[in-house]
Amino acid sequence: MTQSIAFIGVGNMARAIFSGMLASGYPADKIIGTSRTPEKRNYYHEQYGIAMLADNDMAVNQADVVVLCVKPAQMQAVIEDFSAHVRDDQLFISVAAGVELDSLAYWLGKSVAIVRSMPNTPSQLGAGMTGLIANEYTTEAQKAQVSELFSSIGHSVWVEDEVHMHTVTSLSGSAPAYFFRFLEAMIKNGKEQGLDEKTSRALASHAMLGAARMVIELDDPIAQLRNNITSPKGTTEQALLSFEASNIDKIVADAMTACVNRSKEMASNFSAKKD
Ligand SMILES: NC(=O)C1=CN([C@@H]2O[C@H](COP(=O)(O)OP(=O)(O)OC[C@H]3O[C@@H](n4cnc5c(N)ncnc54)[C@H](O)[C@@H]3O)[C@@H](O)[C@H]2O)C=CC1
Ligand SMILES: O=C(O)[C@@H]1CCC=N1
Repeated sequence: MTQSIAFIGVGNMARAIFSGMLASGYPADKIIGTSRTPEKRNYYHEQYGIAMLADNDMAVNQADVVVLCVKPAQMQAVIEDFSAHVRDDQLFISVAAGVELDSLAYWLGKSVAIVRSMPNTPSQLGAGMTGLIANEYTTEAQKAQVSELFSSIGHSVWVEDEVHMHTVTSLSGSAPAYFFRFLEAMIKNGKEQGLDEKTSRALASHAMLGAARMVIELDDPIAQLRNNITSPKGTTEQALLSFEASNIDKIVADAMTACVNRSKEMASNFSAKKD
């Protein structure tokens, strides 16, 4: 039987996940969302046909699977508010950056199955990539159920050690924003060179999509795919030399390290162990 799934805190990430699920055929009458704002409840109900409740307790009561989608700083208060209603047979999935399994378990206050996930917003198009790790109470059947849920909105990988969730965040959860930023810079330059925004956007974004598809669908090493474009004394070579002169590896490494460091800082700030 199709399980009832409650999304606690419907915002960008919850919407990305349930809209991807709906597009892949998950029944709307098995999805519940919560929001404290009446306008948002009306909007999501009308737009997506899912039940929208103000009350997290009520949503948790009705759900087999509870997806925790509030901001990391809100997670403790939100969980503790509904924790009296948690049942042993429920499965909890958190999407929050930097909130560890132990903290979630402590706030939930029961020996329940918990999966920590790090999805990304392309999930709304079925093109997501999600990193996953489960606690000791999660059965293989529940893990399979979680894999199935995330495969309905893209791809997923299980990691062995929770420490890798920081890296997953920097490689995947946050990464669409890096590529958006790169595209913004390309489009800005296309416009400075005289092309209109729409044409610049189409050219740059299709180049990005095509390049990503080549990496995913072909076995060739990425350096070879790059070399195939780079004619000696040609145009691409000049662009790449310019990237090297700006030390592109360091620019990217610094950004990813900053992301990982923030994820670690959040894990320590939001840890239940400090209580
Ligand atoms: N946006 C992204 O690309 C990604 C976000 N995440 C994680 O997803 C979580 C949510 O992020 P976003 O969706 O971007 O934030 P958001 O601010 O868009 O959504 C959070 C929602 O929770 C609601 N909320 C807060 N307290 C509530 C309560 N007591 N009851 C019901 N609803 C409540 C807020 O009104 C808001 O709509 C965060 O923990 C973040 O780390 C993870 C991966 C990617
Ligand atoms: O920026 C953030 O904290 C969240 C987690 C990954 C993407 N957005």
